[in-house]
Amino acid sequence: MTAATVPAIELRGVSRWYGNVVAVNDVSFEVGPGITGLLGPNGAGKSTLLHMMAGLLRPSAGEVRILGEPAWRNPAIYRRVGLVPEREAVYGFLTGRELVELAARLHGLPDPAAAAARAIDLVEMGPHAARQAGGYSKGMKQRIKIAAALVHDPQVLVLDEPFNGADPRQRLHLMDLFRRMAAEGRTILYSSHILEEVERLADTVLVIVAGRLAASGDFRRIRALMTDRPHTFTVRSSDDRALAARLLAEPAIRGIAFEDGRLEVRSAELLAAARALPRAAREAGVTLFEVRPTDESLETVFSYLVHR
Ligand SMILES: Nc1ncnc2c1ncn2[C@@H]1O[C@H](COP(=O)(O)OP(=O)(O)OP(=O)(O)O)[C@@H](O)[C@H]1O
Repeated sequence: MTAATVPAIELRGVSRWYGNVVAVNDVSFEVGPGITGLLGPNGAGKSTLLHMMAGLLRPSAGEVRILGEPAWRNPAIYRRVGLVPEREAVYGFLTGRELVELAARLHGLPDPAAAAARAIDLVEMGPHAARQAGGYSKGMKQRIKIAAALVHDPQVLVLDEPFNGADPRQRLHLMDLFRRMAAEGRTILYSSHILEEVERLADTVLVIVAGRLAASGDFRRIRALMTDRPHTFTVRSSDDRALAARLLAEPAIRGIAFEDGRLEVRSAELLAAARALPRAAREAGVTLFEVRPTDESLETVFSYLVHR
């Protein structure tokens, strides 16, 4: 295999258990350069997967390879991969620059100050680098953690829930940063439990549910799998019965029920229902007050992918 054909990240039959808990169950996939989203509900096994990729956690079975080499107990790989952990691994009493320099020293880099300056520039934290990290905003802490993970110029960057706690402006800034890093040819894999965060950024997506790979590939295809499925909505309107009568004529509507005095509408798929509901309301002369998905917990959506 030539260097060009070796996947940046490769998992083969990887499982990881903690005592009786199976956190990751026989997962195989390959990830190449660009931005990939690792999507899954809380507790799905995302952090466990990312820690195995960074060589910090040993797979109980199977193998994790980074740039063609085993990730576990392989110092050569630690130099080529960077992990941005989810928790706040930031000493508040150190300045941003000191934190990044500390990471540079841990990597044994010949010129820690120069490496830190370069990484800090990349995340545009230069103007704040002399301040104590304890006073940083969430987004700034996130950026300084990314700088620390980038200080040794790794080819592969894995980030655990990088958008958690960031406000919309900080999110845009981080997304911009990831795009620039991907444009430099890096492989970026980030986890999220929020569909929209993955939709806006990732070219490719891996969906993990209860430790298993539920779907992978092009985001649009997976989004369609997630949305083109039966949906139930709870509706409140100025006249639920008149609306229900009109909805019966809509082909996309599969079922109507009155549960606890509320109108429940079942549709063949999300988009069709999104169009049918306002149309029926208009035609019936009814005002819609609220349309709420009844079964829209992320777990429900993700489980659909697994049990389909
Ligand atoms: N050190 C541990 N000891 C025991 N069980 C663990 C440990 N770490 C994780 N788990 C369990 O493994 C499963 C997967 O956890 P993991 O943190 O990898 O999921 P996650 O998708 O990252 O979730 P979250 O988004 O909530 O962080 C969960 O059931 C979790 O409780």
